[in-house]
Amino acid sequence: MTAERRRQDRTRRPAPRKQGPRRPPVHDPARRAAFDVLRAISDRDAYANLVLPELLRERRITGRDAALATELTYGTARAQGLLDEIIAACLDRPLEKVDRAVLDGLRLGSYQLLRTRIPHHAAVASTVDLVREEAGSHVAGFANAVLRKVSEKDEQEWLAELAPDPETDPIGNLALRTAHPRWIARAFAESLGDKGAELEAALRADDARPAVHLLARPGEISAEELAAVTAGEVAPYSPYGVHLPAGTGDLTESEPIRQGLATVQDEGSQLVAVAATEVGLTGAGDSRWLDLAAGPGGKAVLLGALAALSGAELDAVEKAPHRARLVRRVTEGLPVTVHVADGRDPGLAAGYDRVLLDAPCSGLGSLRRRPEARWRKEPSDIPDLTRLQGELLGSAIRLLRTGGVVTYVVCTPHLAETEGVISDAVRRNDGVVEVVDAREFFPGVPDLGEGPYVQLWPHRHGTDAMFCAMLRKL
Ligand SMILES: C[S@@+](CC[C@H](N)C(=O)[O-])C[C@H]1O[C@@H](n2cnc3c(N)ncnc32)[C@H](O)[C@@H]1O
Repeated sequence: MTAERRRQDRTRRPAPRKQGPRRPPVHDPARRAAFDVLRAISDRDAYANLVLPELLRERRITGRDAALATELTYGTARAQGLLDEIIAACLDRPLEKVDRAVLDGLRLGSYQLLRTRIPHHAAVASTVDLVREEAGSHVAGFANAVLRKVSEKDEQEWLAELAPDPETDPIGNLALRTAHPRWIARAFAESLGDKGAELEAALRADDARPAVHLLARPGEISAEELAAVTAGEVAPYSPYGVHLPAGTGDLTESEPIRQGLATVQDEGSQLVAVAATEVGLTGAGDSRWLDLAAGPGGKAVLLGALAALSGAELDAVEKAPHRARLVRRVTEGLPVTVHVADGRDPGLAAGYDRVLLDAPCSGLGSLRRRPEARWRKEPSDIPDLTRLQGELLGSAIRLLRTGGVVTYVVCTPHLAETEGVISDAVRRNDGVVEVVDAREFFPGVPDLGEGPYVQLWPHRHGTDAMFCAMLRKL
């Protein structure tokens, strides 16, 4: 499937199945919606957070049904690997041999049995109905039998049976208990330097539904005013942040967002962008700023608004034309010029005072916001990413003036993408750059470790796991 096709698919609602039995009228809109989104995730690499809200709107599913559909979709997608291990233990054939639609039904049913208070008979009967509608009556008996087996034990009993021994394989044990792929749990452990209580806290925080964070656009509205009109709370660290409770629904229609006063943005993203504008420069000049990987524009909005307040101008570079269009749209009215270009050689004149490189990355730090993502990523994704990150960082350094600072940001704690990329760049640019202790530019943020880099964490800071390093050109 081409990237373009995949992109289009992600924005489309799940297509009705062309063959197979006709669907009877929908009696159970919440479960039907959850099932259809799970089908779109497995069949077409769709994103739950794009497909579900659209589908709820189209089918006019609201209130309790919408809440149930959201809980079932996100919960099932997030726990997929754990659910698959349990389902596999109830089968007399390999999991791969189970029809994909039936497997999605089994996942949805198992999630209800193991992680909700829905009565077992309702979870089993409703799932068997969905599987029958989708795949035919011949598989209803099979689905019923598997779900009955799943229901014989609760989650803890299944984990006691299936999880690796915590003494000999602590990472494997925690990975299964918190429904993470082992390689991701290992990446977290290596970054934290811990395989015990802190790793567990990090994985559990990564498995919980996050609060919604808003950015109060500087110069438009204060965080206090935004908190008052949204009934939210002023964020603990970002001067522009507001927190809304986890599970706050679709915000596109909310007044401050419609009026362009606020955008949805994780507090960690706000902190790194603010830090990039605060880090001390040496030598004269602080008016040319560059965002070298800007799409879809979240940080460019904040940088652009702060540039406007301080008399600076921002160039925003983005390789993908459709993402560059998004940057243009969200930064309208700000002193921002958008360039569709490859950041490795964008054709811009060097001499920037500040560069933010928010590099393409594995995104392991924002898995809690994208429920299906953890089961889709592969360790083999990392080498290509670190190569690109290193090349973009080399370009950022070339584009700086002497005394200027590049702020390197990735939304992942994976050491290859964080400290690995930075130490490689420092080695290649020996005598050209010096590392700045980034912690100083995160005032009031606790638990930042020994520096000089900053790694934010959901369990410590309530933010995505953003990494930030700063290099000054000598
Ligand atoms: C992590 S995202 C940036 C997020 C953005 N800063 C924000 O806050 O909304 C990385 C972006 O880099 C873009 N990108 C990938 N390769 C690039 C390249 N060689 N040059 C410029 N941009 C690139 C991707 O299309 C993506 O939009």
